[in-house]
Amino acid sequence: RELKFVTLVYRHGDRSPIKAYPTDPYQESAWPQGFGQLTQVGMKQHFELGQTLKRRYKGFLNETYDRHQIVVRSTDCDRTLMSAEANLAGMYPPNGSQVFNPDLKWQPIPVHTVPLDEDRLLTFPLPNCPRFDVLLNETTKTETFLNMTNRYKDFIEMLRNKTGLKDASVESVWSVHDTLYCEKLHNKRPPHWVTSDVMEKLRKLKDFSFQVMFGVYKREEKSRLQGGVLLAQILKNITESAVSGSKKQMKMMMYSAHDTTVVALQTALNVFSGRQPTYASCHIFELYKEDDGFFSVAMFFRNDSTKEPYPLTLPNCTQYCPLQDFLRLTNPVIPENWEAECRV
Ligand SMILES: CCCNC(=O)[C@H](O)[C@@H](O)C(=O)O
Repeated sequence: RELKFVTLVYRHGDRSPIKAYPTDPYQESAWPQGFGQLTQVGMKQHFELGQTLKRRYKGFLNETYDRHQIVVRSTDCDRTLMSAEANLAGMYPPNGSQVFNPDLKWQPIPVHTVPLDEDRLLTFPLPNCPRFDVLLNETTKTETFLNMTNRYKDFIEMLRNKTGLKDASVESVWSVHDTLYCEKLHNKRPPHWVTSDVMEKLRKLKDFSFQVMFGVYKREEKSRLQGGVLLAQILKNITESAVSGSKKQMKMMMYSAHDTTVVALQTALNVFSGRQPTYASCHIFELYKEDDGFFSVAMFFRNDSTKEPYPLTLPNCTQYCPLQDFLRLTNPVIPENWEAECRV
């Protein structure tokens, strides 16, 4: 089999918290660049991912940057734009004729984007979809959701009390975990009430909020309105690559995005682990031309920089899934008319 086309969807690197809870001793001024910003840890994570991708695709991609081979698109967020830049710095250090400044082992590579409020491809959950809001509301009435709310009722009450958050709920608890997780990673001592047991409960609730956002209840219909929109674009690029015979064709499409992007996509593919994707985790689609001339799609997920990306298999298919089967099996989550399907 011969590799023909690669699509990458990754989460940005380590960042400062998106916000602080009211009683948090660390407010925005505690962070060098303020809230929601890529840290130097995050820059290094993506630089390393870029170097790993360079090695993985040695012989497929040119050693030197070729604008015909790779296109990069990011959400319009500092942390995702900067993650893509750090990633590309690891992937394409200039050599020879591409060096424009002998004192600088870096060259500019374009990262495309669209304004956040116009982004209908990478920013999840996609907004302005009333039917999705109905499905989310119905989800909160399911036994699974009510059981979780019940089981953690007292815990959430404690959180409300300690954090000063008026609206602490199963949906909002991800934010408290996120803030405490970022502070811990950056050696900021947590308040006494933040025990490892509290962190573990917060993590479970945070992961649950990702699961219910795109799945748990009516996964397929939610995915048609969410992750299936991105999957449709990815499969369009893959199919175009399969049918085009041109040599000058694009070889890699790189998307720089968020945890919710990866979760929405993987839930649509029904391969989501249920755990929040780690910083700089990367979902990989590889299109191969088989010896018999037909095409297959293989998927991998890298969410641990100390290990090789592990294979993800589309349910009811094989690791190297024939393209026609991949399209047939994913068709139920591909919207025919997103606006119409969003209408209530
Ligand atoms: C409301 C804040 C939403 N969170 C984000 O944008 C983060 O980038 C989050 O998606 C992440 O991947 O950390």
